[in-house]
Amino acid sequence: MIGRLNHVAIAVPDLDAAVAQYRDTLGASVGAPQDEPDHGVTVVFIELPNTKIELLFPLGEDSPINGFLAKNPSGGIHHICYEVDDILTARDHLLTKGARILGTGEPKIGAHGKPVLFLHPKDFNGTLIELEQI
Ligand SMILES: CC[C@@H](C(=O)O)C(=O)SCCNC(=O)CCNC(=O)[C@H](O)C(C)(C)COP(=O)(O)OP(=O)(O)OC[C@H]1O[C@@H](n2cnc3c(N)ncnc32)[C@H](O)[C@@H]1OP(=O)(O)O
Ligand SMILES: [Co+2]
Repeated sequence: MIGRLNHVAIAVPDLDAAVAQYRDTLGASVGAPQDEPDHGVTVVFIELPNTKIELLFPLGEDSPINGFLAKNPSGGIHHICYEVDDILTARDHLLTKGARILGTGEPKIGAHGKPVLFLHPKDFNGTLIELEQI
């Protein structure tokens, strides 16, 4: 059901410092910051030859990454995103397998303008999974 790895997201405590590090130290192709108020984050995408890195920084007091950064003040890998062809079929299959879909259970539009859903990390080996319909 899952396809390509779309991105690996890293929550960071200092977005400007992380951008400078990926651009100047690692020599990566770094995009512009994008506010995503529906998701409570500001994101910066880094294009790699085979996938993307999504730098995540909290946007607002209710950001879903505030708790993660409180527990991991230096930042850390926050989620991985797999592509799926049909997100509603994927969701319904996962529900039959007992997986928990986070939030309302309905897809939201993600940073690439495509529907996304999140799966509870406790159901997937301690890893928060995002599904993105391609
Ligand atoms: C920009 C849009 C989009 C895109 O297009 O790419 C994005 O990527 S948006 C990214 C941010 N959005 C989300 O993360 C939405 C989904 N997340 C959530 O609903 C919550 O963050 C959460 C996963 C339910 C966690 O909520 P929180 O309140 O922070 O923590 P809890 O106390 O409820 O956590 C329970 C349990 O899970 C552990 N945990 C939390 N976050 C992670 C994580 N990222 N990876 C692994 N494990 C995680 C947490 O430590 C708790 O464990 P215990 O302490 O053992 O109970
Ligand atoms: Co993401």
